[in-house]
Amino acid sequence: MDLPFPFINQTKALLGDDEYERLSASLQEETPVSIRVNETKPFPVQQENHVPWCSAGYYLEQRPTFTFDPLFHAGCYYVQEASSMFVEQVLRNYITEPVVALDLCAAPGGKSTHLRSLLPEESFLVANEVIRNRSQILAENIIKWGHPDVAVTNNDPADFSEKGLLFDLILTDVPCSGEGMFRKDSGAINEWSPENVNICYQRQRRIIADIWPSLKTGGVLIYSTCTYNLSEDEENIEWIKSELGAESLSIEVPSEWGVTGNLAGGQTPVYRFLPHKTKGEGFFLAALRKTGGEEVIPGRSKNNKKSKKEKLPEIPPQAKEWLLHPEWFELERKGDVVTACNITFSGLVAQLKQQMRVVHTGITLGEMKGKDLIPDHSLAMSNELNMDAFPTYELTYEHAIAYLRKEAIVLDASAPKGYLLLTYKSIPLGFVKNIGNRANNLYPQEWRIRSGYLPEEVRCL
Ligand SMILES: C[S@@+](CC[C@H](N)C(=O)[O-])C[C@H]1O[C@@H](n2cnc3c(N)ncnc32)[C@H](O)[C@@H]1O
Repeated sequence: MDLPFPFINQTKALLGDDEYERLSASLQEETPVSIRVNETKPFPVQQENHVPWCSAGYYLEQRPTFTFDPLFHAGCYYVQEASSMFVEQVLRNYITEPVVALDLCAAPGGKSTHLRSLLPEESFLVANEVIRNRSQILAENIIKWGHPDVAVTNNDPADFSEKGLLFDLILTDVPCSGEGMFRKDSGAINEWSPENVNICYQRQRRIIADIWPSLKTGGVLIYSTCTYNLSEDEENIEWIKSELGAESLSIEVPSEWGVTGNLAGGQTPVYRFLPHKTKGEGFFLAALRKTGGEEVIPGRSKNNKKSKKEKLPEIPPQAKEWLLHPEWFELERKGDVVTACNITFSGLVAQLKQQMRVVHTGITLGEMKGKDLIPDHSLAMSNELNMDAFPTYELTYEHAIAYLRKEAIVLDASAPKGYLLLTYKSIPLGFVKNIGNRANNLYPQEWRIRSGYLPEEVRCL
């Protein structure tokens, strides 16, 4: 691996020559593979080799062929680099009451799905991604994860304070120069330059300054990067503390985790993962509590009440029966699409829908076609799906892959006609409409497995 000279010099100055050599040697080793399981979709798999700082994180011996594992598509687990699972420690220590949280730089969704698993009950998560096509991937991963109390937005950081949105917790996993990704992604080496480090640290400050008014005073900011240098890490944390007004939050870390502290010589607690000391890629995190600076005045959604004369479009009564807790949800029909939103958060969701670019929120229950409501894939993936509302049909591995490729599949003659929920290892995979001689595949076209090839050896979890 040929690393740029300015990077070598900079990192030797940071770590010392000996430690730099150990870091450099570790970059020649294989990248560890790790997953985080979705504890709301339990599946039978032996889990050993725990990631020490993450209760649902596991190292795998071999890289499974994820694309050809139906349980991956069902949202049973997320393939996530182990070091970045350290976010969990901030939540366990500092977020114990219900919160409204924002993951500002969220795509593809590793930390958002993790946050969603960890937030106290009755919390809401806004997962935002500024780049439009990446926000679609984020929505796909959020939908597969199955928690209904999430909105996926596609906004610029400054939009949140402009619209008067306030959060108790903000995670900023900011775009960075990616020094910690050199082993995993050789493209990161080619993109690295001292000039890019400069551009990155300034962009990171702009992002934090833009979102700062949207953090409540007393609220928690988690700042993370996957890079080692001081400008994007410690120096930015000191800048946030002195310029914006924040105090550091410390996390107790057992020494055997091999986490490295502040390399700038200061007292501010920060947590750095170096691949020669921890089993994972390079990662940096600091947690702060807001003590000063501007706070927006919460905005309200404009009058959202429907006028009395307006006839509300009809929603078929069975739609509510598709949910496990229909009493928790408000149903809405917009055009032909019927969605469900947790009543507790309907004010916030209405405000988001009016003022932000919402890509997805709550549960999409289905789409009306004439008088028929066609169940949506978001419902199949949801933890709120009432499985008793649909006949289920268990697929073989080959059928599951054919379904995920969006091929037409033929079910047993005994399978009931109409909408069926397909399962694999008892986990919902999606819907079909069985018309007898074949079943119409309702899997989302844009999510289908595109590769026509099936590897000779398929390794599933
Ligand atoms: C490190 S990645 C996020 C990874 C994600 N948190 C996860 O765990 O899966 C940084 C994200 O910030 C987004 N981004 C790029 N420029 C940005 C900007 N100016 N403001 C906010 N986000 C930006 C990128 O598109 C990218 O998705």
